[in-house]
Amino acid sequence: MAVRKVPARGSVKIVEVGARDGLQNEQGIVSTETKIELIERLSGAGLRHIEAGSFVSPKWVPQMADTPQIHTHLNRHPPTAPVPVTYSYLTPNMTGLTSYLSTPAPIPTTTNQQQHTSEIAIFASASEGFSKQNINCTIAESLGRFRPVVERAREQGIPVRGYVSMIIECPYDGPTPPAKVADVVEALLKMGCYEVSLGDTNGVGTPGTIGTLVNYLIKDRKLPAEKLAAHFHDTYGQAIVNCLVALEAGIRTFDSSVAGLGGCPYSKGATGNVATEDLVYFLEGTGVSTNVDLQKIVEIGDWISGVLGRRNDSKVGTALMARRGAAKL
Ligand SMILES: CC(C)(COP(=O)([O-])OP(=O)([O-])OC[C@H]1O[C@@H](n2cnc3c(N)ncnc32)[C@H](O)[C@@H]1OP(=O)([O-])[O-])[C@@H](O)C(=O)NCCC(=O)NCCSC(=O)C[C@@](C)(O)CC(=O)[O-]
Repeated sequence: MAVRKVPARGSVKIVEVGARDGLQNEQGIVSTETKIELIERLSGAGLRHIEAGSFVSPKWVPQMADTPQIHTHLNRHPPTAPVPVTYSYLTPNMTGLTSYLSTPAPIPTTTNQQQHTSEIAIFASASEGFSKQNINCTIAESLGRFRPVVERAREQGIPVRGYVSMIIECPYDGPTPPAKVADVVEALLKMGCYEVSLGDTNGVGTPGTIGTLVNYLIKDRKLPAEKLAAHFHDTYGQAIVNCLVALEAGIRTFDSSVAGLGGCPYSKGATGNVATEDLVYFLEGTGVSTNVDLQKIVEIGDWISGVLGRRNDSKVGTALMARRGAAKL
């Protein structure tokens, strides 16, 4: 049987979103200490890009209300991680950006601490229905709100990432036309986002639909693959194979969530992102280096699932923990 091989060109970037996309959907409030421990353990496992919270309305997403404290803590306590870390925060408007900017600046690092940086992310939708539900405005209005946020951030030298949600299908509007996704991605890149993450928010995409979309974006609309990221939820169990399709199309940035934590408060039934453990196992097994310590991620996934009292949604995490348990018998 012929073995399918993906050429490992360049390095792969993993954006760990468990502390934001993962925890925003938890029913009970997760303590600030737990969130900080999660973030610090993730950086200790080699993850260099960690989404740490959202400067959004606490009335809309109460779970993220302590983001200012988390941002302050991370600025005051640089990680003793093996690599420099970039923390990112969602900021939907100027209120969010002002709050982000009012956090005390990072303190200088000591010799055993890594220099870290932070950045912001704006989040748009390719469907009007989700835009209304998620950020209470139309797509056009959202782009109008993001423009001054990006301008101000860039004036201050803060990189801005973009998201586009509901790239395949929206629970409110039905299938999303690929041209609509391309229009919003283009608008965000033109505005100044250095990268745009493609959100299959409810995880309905398949290799067929994701493949059609990413090829349309890259080949037909000439959007640069190096400025696109894959943000695939695993609701229908398609996330890993969709990551393979994205990798083959030239995308090199993948968002993932330890233990597959998460969902979206405004997309009923959506489960978490592809689990970081599953993504790392898949990439390394495909010959793509991640520089992430799989064993440590598996332990973190097991730990946070226990703390939250939820099922570990990583297949790799569950398998490796079971193997470890069996070895102890
Ligand atoms: C965008 C808004 C604020 C608009 O909400 P709004 O009600 O239209 O906003 P407003 O400007 O009219 O303000 C209403 C109140 O909110 C306050 N407010 C206003 N802005 C902020 C802010 N930044 N931080 C804190 N407070 C804020 C503001 O001060 C005011 O307070 P009040 O006078 O009533 O006391 C709201 O809809 C919101 O916060 N939505 C949260 C959306 C969210 O976090 N969704 C989950 C993340 S997106 C996602 O998961 C998808 C993604 C990214 O993962 C990709 C994928 O999977 O596809």
